[in-house]
Amino acid sequence: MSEGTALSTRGLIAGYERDLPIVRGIDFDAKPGELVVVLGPNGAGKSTFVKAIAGTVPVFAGRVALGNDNVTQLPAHDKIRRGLAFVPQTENIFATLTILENLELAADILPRHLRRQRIASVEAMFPDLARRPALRAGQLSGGQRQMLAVARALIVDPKVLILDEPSAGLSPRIVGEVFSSLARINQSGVTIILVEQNVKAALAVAHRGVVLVEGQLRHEGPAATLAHDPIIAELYLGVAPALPA
Ligand SMILES: Nc1ncnc2c1ncn2[C@@H]1O[C@H](COP(=O)(O)OP(=O)(O)OP(=O)(O)O)[C@@H](O)[C@H]1O
Repeated sequence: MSEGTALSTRGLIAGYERDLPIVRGIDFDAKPGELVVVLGPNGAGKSTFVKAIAGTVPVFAGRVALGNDNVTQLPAHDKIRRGLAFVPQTENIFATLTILENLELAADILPRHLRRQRIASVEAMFPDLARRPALRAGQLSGGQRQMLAVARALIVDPKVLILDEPSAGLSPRIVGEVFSSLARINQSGVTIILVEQNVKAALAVAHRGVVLVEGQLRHEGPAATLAHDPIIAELYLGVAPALPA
């Protein structure tokens, strides 16, 4: 695939029924170290797009590359082993298990001799979680649960981390905390692809944004530019873009 991309898709067609694809031919690139936000109105296919990349929704045509490797048809767990981590929007932690058990289960995918060390390095990144290893995950607040889900994804030391609406249902202050953590993780070298409805907050931490509409990539640009782009207001608020004077 293209030189210098951490993750790319070409002509990606995916969905739940072969004759009614939801993702309809998406070419997408994330460069190493980038934080890219995937925007678009409800039902645009954002979740389906990232699930197809992660391997939890069938890909009917096109390709997904992790670096230069074609990973299109690999099962989700093989993608994780190769460094493509995914935090789904729901059911991303085990509420009845403790914080430590949640991390241990995520580490099961690694060779045995690496597990302790990876759990320790993730605990070092999330001191709030590390302080209470025996607490049941179900007792955590919404924001802390999201951070546990992110911590679980980071266990494999991924090159690329994909998150599907990590801010869903969180208060604005907690959204700020979650996004600051994502920015820190990104600064440590992890490429991040973030699906978000929380446009303003996401563009504030992203380098670049892409806009999906009806399963196609219709618009993209630097985050700072997109934040003021009338197309965003049009898509989300139904406001017609201002005509040039
Ligand atoms: N499991 C499923 N089976 C069949 N169709 C589905 C399934 N999940 C989603 N869809 C359909 O796929 C389309 C795109 O949904 P998707 O969740 O990917 O969009 P989205 O852009 O993430 O929307 P939202 O912002 O509302 O989460 C919708 O028409 C939805 O009904």
